[in-house]
Amino acid sequence: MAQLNFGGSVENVVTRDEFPLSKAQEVLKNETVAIIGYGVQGPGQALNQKDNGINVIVGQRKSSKTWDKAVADGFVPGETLFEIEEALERGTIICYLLSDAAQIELWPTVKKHLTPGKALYFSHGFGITFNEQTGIVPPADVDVFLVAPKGSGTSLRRMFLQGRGLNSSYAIFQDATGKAYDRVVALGIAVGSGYLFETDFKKEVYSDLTGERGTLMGCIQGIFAAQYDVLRTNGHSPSEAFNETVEELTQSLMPLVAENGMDWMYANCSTTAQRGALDWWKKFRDATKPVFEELYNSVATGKESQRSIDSNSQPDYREKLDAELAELRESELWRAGKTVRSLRPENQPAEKEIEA
Ligand SMILES: NC(=O)C1=CN([C@@H]2O[C@H](COP(=O)(O)OP(=O)(O)OC[C@H]3O[C@@H](n4cnc5c(N)ncnc54)[C@H](O)[C@@H]3O)[C@@H](O)[C@H]2O)C=CC1
Ligand SMILES: CC(=O)[C@](C)(O)C(=O)O
Ligand SMILES: [Mg+2]
Ligand SMILES: [Mg+2]
Repeated sequence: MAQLNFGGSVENVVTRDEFPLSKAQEVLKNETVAIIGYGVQGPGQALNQKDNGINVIVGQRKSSKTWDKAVADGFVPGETLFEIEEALERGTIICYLLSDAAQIELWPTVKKHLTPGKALYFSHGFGITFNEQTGIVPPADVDVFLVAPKGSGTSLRRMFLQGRGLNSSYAIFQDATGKAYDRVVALGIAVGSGYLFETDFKKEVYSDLTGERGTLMGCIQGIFAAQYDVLRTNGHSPSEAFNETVEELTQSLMPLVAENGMDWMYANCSTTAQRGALDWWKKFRDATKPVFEELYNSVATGKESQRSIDSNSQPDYREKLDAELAELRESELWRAGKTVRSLRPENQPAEKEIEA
C-alpha cells in the first residue's frame, strides 16, 4: 500500500508494483468469479479477467441480447456462460453488475445464493448506501466490497487491450472471512485497474452521482449548449460555433490537460487566451458553485438515487433514455459535430492508389 500526497493530503493507494497480477492470480486461484450482468461494465470486467487468467463466468438472462453478446465474446454456454441463478450458485465471488435499478428486482434471488464465505462485489456504492430505497442488505457472513472503475466499461476494456489501465476506487463494507482486502484488491487488478485508491461505499456513490451529473456528463453538456447557443445567436456559423465549443477542446486542449494539468495547457495557448481564461474562470466557478451545492444536496438526501430507481425501473426505461439521447444527437450542436468529426483526417476515406 503506497501512501501518496494528494495536494497536501496523504492517501492510501494500491499500485501494480506491490500487488502485481501474479499475486492477484494467486489470491483468486480457487475462486469462481461470477459476473452477473453484461451491459457496459460486465463485458469489460469479464473479458479483462478472462485474459488475466481468472476463473470467470457470466450469468445473464438466456433470452437477452447480452447473452448473445457474451457468446460472441467467447463465453461458452454451460461452461463459462450460465443463466443467472446457475451462475450465482457456481460463483464464490458474485459481481453484481446489473444496472443499479435492476439490482433491486433481482436481490432476493442473489441473496439466496450468498452462502457463508462467499463475497458480494459491486462497482458502485449505490445499492448498499441507499439500502432503504434498494432493500439490499447482505447477510453478515459474506464479504462485501466494491471496485469502481472511474470510467466507462468500454474504456476499461480498450485501455486494457492497449496495455494501459483505468484507475478505480475500492472499498470494503464487510470483511466476514478476513480475506476481503486481498480479494477486493486482487479483483481490482484483475479487472484491469491501473491503480486503486481507497474510499468507502457512501463516499464512492456520493462523488460518483455528483460527477456524472456534473463536470463529467451533465454540466459539460450544459455549458457546451450555452456557449454554442450564444455564438449562434450572435451570427457565428454552426461549424465555427462547434469548433470553438467542443472540437478544439477534445482534440487539442483536453489531451494537454490530461498530460500535464490545466496551467500547462494554458501555457501552451496564446498569452491573449491565458489572460482571458485567468480573468474569467472564477466567474464561471462562482456562477456554477451554487448549482453544484444543490446537486450534492440532492445526492446526499437520496433524491437522485430515488429518481434513478423510479425512472430506470420502468419497463420502457431504455426506450425513454434512448429517446432523450436521440434529442441530443439530433440537436444542431451535435449534428454540426458529426460533420466536423467526419472532416478529421483520420476519418477521410483512404486515398485512392494513384495508378502507375
Ligand atoms: N457503465 C459504466 O461504465 C459504469 C457502471 N458502473 C456500475 O456498474 C454497474 C453496472 O453498470 P452498467 O454495466 O452500466 O449496467 P447496465 O445499465 O448496462 O445494465 C447491466 C445489465 O443489466 C441488465 N438488466 C437490466 N435490467 C435487468 C433486469 N430487470 N433483470 C436482469 N438483467 C437486467 C441489462 O440488460 C444489462 O445487460 C452499476 O452498478 C453501475 O453503477 C460503475 C462504473 C462505470
Ligand atoms: C462511467 C462512470 O464512471 C459513470 C459515469 O459513473 C457511470 O457510468 O455510472
Ligand atoms: Mg463513475
Ligand atoms: Mg456512475
